[in-house]
Amino acid sequence: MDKIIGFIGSGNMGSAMVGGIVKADLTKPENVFVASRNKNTLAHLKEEYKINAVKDNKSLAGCVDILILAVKPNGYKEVIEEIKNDCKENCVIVSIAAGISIEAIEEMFDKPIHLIRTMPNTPAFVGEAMSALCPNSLVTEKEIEEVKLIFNSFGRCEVVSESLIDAVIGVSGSSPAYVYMFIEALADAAVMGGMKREQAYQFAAQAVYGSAKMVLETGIHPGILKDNVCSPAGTTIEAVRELERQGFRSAIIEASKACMDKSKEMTKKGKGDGK
Ligand SMILES: NC(=O)C1=CN([C@@H]2O[C@H](COP(=O)(O)OP(=O)(O)OC[C@H]3O[C@@H](n4cnc5c(N)ncnc54)[C@H](O)[C@@H]3O)[C@@H](O)[C@H]2O)C=CC1
Ligand SMILES: O=C(O)[C@@H]1CCC=N1
Repeated sequence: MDKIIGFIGSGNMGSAMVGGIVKADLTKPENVFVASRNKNTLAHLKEEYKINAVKDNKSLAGCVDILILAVKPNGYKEVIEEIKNDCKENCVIVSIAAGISIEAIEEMFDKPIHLIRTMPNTPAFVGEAMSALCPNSLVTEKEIEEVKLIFNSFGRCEVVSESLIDAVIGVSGSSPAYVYMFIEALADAAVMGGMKREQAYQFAAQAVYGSAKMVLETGIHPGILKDNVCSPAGTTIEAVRELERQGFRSAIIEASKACMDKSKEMTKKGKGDGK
C-alpha cells in the first residue's frame, strides 16, 4: 500500500496497530508516521519498527493520507481542535474511540470530513484483531477498501452500521479483557492442581485459542462443540453444571451489557468523557 498512514497516540491501541501493520508488511515502515505525548512509547516504536516519530500533531496531520486518532476519547476534542486546519485535503480520518459518534467527531472538525469510525481490539498486536468499520457518507468505496487493507493487515474487519457499535465494543473491543480474566482463572485452578504457573498459562491460553479456532474454522454451533466435549457421566459435565449454578453465562451477558450501556452513556454525553 502506498498511502501514508499516521497515528496520533502511541498507547495500548496505537502501539498494537503500528506493530500489527509493520509486522504484516502492509507498507514500508517509512510510510508510517506517529506523534504522541508519550515520548517513551514513541521512541520505542521508532526503535522497534523503524517508523517515523513526529514531534507534533500538527506536522503529522499535514503529511498523512490516512490519520488514525489513537488518543483516549476525552482527548479527541483537544487533538482535533489542534489539527483540524492542518489535515491534508482528502485525508481520511479514522477514529478508534469508544463512545464518540460520527456526528460528534464531524462537529469537532466543523467542516466536511471523510471519516471512518472504527472499533479494533488489542490483539491487533499479534495480527488477530477483530474490528468494525463505520464510514460516514463522504467516504468513497476506494477509501473504505484502503482502510480495510489496514485493518485486515492486523486481523479481520467488517463494515457495520454505526447502530451496532455499542454491541461491537461489548463483543470484541472490550472482551479481550474478560477473556484474559478467564485464562487467568483457568490457570489459577491448574496451579491449584499442581501445575507450574507459566505452564498453566500456556495450557489455558492454547485451550482458548484452539476452541476459538474450532468455532471460526468449522462453523459448528458453539453449543454443539460444547456438547462434544461433555462425555456422559464424565468430567466436563460436572464443570458445566457448576458454571451454570454460578451463573457463568448470565455473568458474561450482564458484563457485556454493562459495557454496551457505558458506551451508550459516553456517546450521549457527546465528548467521550466516561466520567
Ligand atoms: N485499549 C483498548 O483495548 C482499546 C482502546 N480503544 C480506543 O483507543 C483509544 C486509545 O486507547 P488506549 O490506547 O488504550 O489509550 P492509552 O492511554 O494507552 O494511549 C493514548 C495515547 O495517546 C497519547 N496522547 C494523549 N493525548 C495526546 C495528545 N494531545 N497528543 C498526542 N498524543 C496524545 C498518550 O501519550 C498515549 O500514547 C481510545 O479512544 C479507546 O477508546 C479502542 C479499542 C480497544
Ligand atoms: O475500555 C475502553 O473504554 C476501551 C474501549 C474498548 C476497549 N477499551
